[in-house]
Amino acid sequence: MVLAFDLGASSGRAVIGKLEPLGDGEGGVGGATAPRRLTVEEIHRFPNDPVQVGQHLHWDILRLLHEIKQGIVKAAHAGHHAIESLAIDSWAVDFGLVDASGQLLGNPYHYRDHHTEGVMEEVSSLISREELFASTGIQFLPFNTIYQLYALKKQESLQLQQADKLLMIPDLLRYFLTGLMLSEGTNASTTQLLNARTGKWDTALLEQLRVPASLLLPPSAAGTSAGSLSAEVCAELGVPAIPVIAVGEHDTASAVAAVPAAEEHFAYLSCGTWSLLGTEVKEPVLTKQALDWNFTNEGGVNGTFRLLRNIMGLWLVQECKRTWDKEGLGLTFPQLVELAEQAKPFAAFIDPDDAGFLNPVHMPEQVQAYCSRTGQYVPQTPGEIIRIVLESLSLQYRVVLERTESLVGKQRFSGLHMVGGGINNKLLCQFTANAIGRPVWAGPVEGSAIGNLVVQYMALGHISGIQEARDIIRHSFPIDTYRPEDGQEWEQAFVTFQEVIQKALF
Ligand SMILES: C[C@H](O)[C@H](O)[C@@H](O)C(=O)CO
Repeated sequence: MVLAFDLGASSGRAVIGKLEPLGDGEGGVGGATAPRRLTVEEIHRFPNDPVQVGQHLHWDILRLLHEIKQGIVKAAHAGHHAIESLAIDSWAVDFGLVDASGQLLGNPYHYRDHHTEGVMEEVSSLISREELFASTGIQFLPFNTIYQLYALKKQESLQLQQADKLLMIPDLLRYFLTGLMLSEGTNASTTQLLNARTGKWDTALLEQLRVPASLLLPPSAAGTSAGSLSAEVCAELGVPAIPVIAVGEHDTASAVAAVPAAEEHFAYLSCGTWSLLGTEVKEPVLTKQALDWNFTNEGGVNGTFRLLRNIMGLWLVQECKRTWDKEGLGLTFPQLVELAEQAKPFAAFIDPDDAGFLNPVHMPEQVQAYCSRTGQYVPQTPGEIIRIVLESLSLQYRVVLERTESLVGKQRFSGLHMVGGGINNKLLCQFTANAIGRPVWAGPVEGSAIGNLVVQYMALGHISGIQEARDIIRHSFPIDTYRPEDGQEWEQAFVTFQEVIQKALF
């Protein structure tokens, strides 16, 4: 039995995984060993609410540590077998700074905080986008670690001056549990400071930014053993020294590990607060086209690369709901989806990746403003707004899927695997199949947590490799298939969608 902590942008969970032999006659998978399935049990769920301090947005990192400890206690005392190992995965790019005595110097910034505004452009005047992409292969997003660090540099941040080491969120929480500092590679790749070909920090780049390379620990591969719970933590929680593994700690890396693909050439969409759509490749794609389309080559498990693009995702819906809740509307997500289903199709379109949607004050008004400035019908009701968001998201998925295909230059993907909490939104899954004109295979829901679990089992030697892991997942969790409908309407919608985006750009 192993224990996974998956920290998402809105909530965290502790999940216990068990590999069980399958009874006679049950399909299942098993190389040398008897057929098995993976069962999961969520034993602790907790909110992950960022905290506003004055002008700035921070993660409540000590609260997250407290919740992780609650999860360990619950797992240890839940009368299960001994916990063989545990691991943590979380969102990317954010970090904590610790001083030479190992003390955390302050609460990490939230990547949606405004302190990085304008910094990406400033860094591009120092280092060209071409140069930076040729080295790191990472997409240009204003909150990438490189821009957060440069913003601190510009502010002459005391924290940065006193810092001895930079630890990404899972690195930091793992350090609090084990007392051991280790930098995990998949998350390190999201900093836009790591050379994609060598897998080493780009020291020349750090010098240009006047950021000391000594801040960064050499990255370790996903699956590396990372010590065990420290004596202090064991004493505090009354638990044994459970081994800790550095899995694919970037939650998207774990989600991609959990994609139940039977074939080597597959396309995935990890669907949660963010939508991450792409494929898995052996070598980074550092072409001018990949740069122009702002694709990224984030590190994957097993030395692979995740060639993907960030799409704004269900953050758009989450923020509409948060705003309407504040205004007392109190509609649940299922109610919002139902209203969207009843709304008029293709009333208007938005570019979900327009910068205005990253962290607006009032998301519904931001959607209305986009429709108004592009001369389209301006939605009035929550149903109309959410429908426009979901239709536009799924059409953007088509754009990114076709660009992924063109970048890898292999045969057409036969369909799209969707994983993550977003697949609970069945309307979005169906819209996505309609928009791409191919089947969508939706499942598992807990993509990141399950990817975390199987990489632990691979590190423990219980699963022989990623393909066996994916086969076990395919036989252990429900996968719903959505077949494309209304092909002509969606084809026409795709044309209009692209026209709207072009118009908005100029
Ligand atoms: C910034 C986002 O967190 C990141 O790009 C995304 O991949 C992620 O981590 C989603 O949870």
